[in-house]
Parts: sequence; C-alpha cells; structure tokens
Amino acid sequence: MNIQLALDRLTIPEAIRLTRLVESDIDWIEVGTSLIKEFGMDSVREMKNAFPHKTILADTKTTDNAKYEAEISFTAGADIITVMGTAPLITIETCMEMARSYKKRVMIDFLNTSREQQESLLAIEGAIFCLHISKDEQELMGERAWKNNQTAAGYLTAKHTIAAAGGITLDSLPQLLASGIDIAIIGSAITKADNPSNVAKQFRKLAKGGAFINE
Ligand SMILES: O=C([C@H](O)CO)[C@H](O)[C@H](O)COP(=O)(O)O
Repeated sequence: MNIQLALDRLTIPEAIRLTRLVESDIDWIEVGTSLIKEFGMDSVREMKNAFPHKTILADTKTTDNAKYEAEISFTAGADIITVMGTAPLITIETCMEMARSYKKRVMIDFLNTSREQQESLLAIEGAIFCLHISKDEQELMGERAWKNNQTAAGYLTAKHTIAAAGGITLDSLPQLLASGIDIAIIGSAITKADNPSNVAKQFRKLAKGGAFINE
C-alpha cells in the first residue's frame, strides 16, 4: 500500500517543512485543493522543485475546463491530477487524453457518486479511483467511519488501482488495508499531529503489509 501525504490548509513553506519531516515514510505527495486555491500552480511547482524524486498529485478536483486545468497542472510538475467522478464524461475523458499525451496519470474522485456511476467509471482504463469521505461529511456530519459497502470485497479488484481519502487514522488504516486499497491518502492525521514524523512512521509500519505501486 502506498501512502499519499495530503497537504491542506498550509502555506507552501509549511508544506515543504512538514513534508521534509516525513519524506522517508510517505510515497506520494498531494498538493491539496486548498493550497492550489490559495497559491495557484506555484504550490505544485514549488513542491515538485523541493521533491523532484517524489510523485506529485495536484488535487485539482477538476469538474470543467479539463484541457486547461490538466495543462497548467502537468506543466507545473504534477504527475497526477484529480477529476471528479460527477463531472461530465467529456471532462473526465479529456483529462485522460491529456494525461496520455503528457505521460502522466489521473485520479477519478468518487465523492458523491452512486454505485452505478462508480461501476461505469471503473471501465476507464489506466485511471486511479478514489473512494472519498469529504471534509464536510467528516466535520459537519460526523461521518468518519469507512462503511463496509464502500470497501466491500469484489468491488476492489486487483485490476483496478483504488485510493481512499477522508479522515484516515492509524485506527482505520488496517480495515482499508484488509479491503485491498492500494493508496491511503492521509492528511490531518499526519499534518496536525504533535509529532508528524513519529505518526508517519507508524502509518508506514502498518502500510508495509500491502503491495507498493510503481509510479
Ligand atoms: O481531498 C481532501 C479533502 O477533500 C480536502 O481537500 C483531502 O486530501 C483528504 O480529505 C485527506 O485529508 P484528511 O481527511 O485530513 O486525512
């Protein structure tokens, strides 16, 4: 299992400083939507400059204007961009096409998609699929637990690369690991920890049980 560190609600220097503390225990770096909204593509550019050897995901959460958003993200140094599963199919397909031409990847965010939508999106070859409990669901509705119907066996097949995001903690990671998730996206549990380096080490230790994904 790969660990993707999600950097949100930080300044760029804070994001760099924090990532340096945990660098050896995480695989991918996510430049969070909040950083992109606050600092634009400079946040992606600066993270790629600071960590050129790491896979950088720009959490653009694209829902429209796919060609433009993919282009500015990939040229800023993103290796992966995100597109919402609820976006028009043409937007998702354009992200896939742009990723192919830049030799990069796309993560399709399943936030607020129905099971039916998810099943049809799973036919898109080469994409990474992300099960997601949103910040608002976590903070305003108290939805923190991963339900079995989100991670049910049979749904997560070996042929798909599946990520999970949203309030993942050291307590919930084993359940996700057991369900076959390939990428655990972890934000606050590390970034808000008193000792991020120590917590990242514990995540790494737990995640070691699973297989790692090539970039
Ligand atoms: O995608 C995310 C969220 O929508 C905020 O932009 C985060 O990457 C994801 O939630 C992981 O962060 P934590 O929930 O803090 O672990």
